[in-house]
Amino acid sequence: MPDEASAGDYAAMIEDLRGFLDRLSSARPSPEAVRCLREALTGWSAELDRSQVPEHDRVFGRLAGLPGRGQTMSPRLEIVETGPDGSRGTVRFGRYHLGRNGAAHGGSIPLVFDEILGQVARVNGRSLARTAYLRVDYRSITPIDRDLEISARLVSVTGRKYVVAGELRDGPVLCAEAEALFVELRPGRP
Ligand SMILES: CCCCCCCCCC(=O)SCCNC(=O)CCNC(=O)[C@H](O)C(C)(C)COP(=O)(O)OP(=O)(O)OC[C@H]1O[C@@H](n2cnc3c(N)ncnc32)[C@H](O)[C@@H]1OP(=O)(O)O
Repeated sequence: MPDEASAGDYAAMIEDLRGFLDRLSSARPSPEAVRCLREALTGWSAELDRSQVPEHDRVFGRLAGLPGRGQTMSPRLEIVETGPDGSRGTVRFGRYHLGRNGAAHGGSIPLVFDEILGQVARVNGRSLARTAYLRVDYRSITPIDRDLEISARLVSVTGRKYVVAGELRDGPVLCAEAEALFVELRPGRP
């Protein structure tokens, strides 16, 4: 993990990256802008090639306490309350997560449910648990570009099995609900 000072910079860089992806996905850049952008990206890829590390040394997605643990794969999830019975927070689907006609892409919604439901299973589990199934029901379109409420609650624990349910709401409107089974890994399983 980075030291305290660089962790702050890293966190801010992740927020910048989210903002960049939102802007990129809703832009119609000029050919000249595309060429410049490509040049900059190629330069940065070469720079990052020099600091590639094995999985257990990565920083991306491993900064507990930051929205989305400091990764940009899933929409920005901020947990505001967590406990053994469940957790709740806010999530914001950016322009990057747009599907069509103002609605978030259906594939981006399970990403955020897996994250929050998985954290509830993890709080309760003695060791790492993996998602065995994740069912999502889309009840209403999920709007982008505003904070939505998301919650997860532990439904049952049976041996190594944790069933967790979740809801995604835009005020009074239920956008989607989910149910997942997490199975605690047997000792020695990757
Ligand atoms: C701070 C960090 C927070 C991170 C949060 C993010 C969390 C993200 C979690 C993930 O996304 S993990 C990645 C996606 N998931 C996988 O890659 C899992 C792939 N599947 C497996 O590895 C195994 O199938 C699994 C570990 C889920 C289960 O294998 P096991 O050999 O340990 O269990 P087994 O097959 O014996 O099943 C155990 C019980 O679960 C039940 N089960 C397993 N899969 C099921 C299923 N799909 N549906 C219903 N029941 C299922 C199974 O019937 C059985 O029930 P009983 O004990 O009552 O007999």
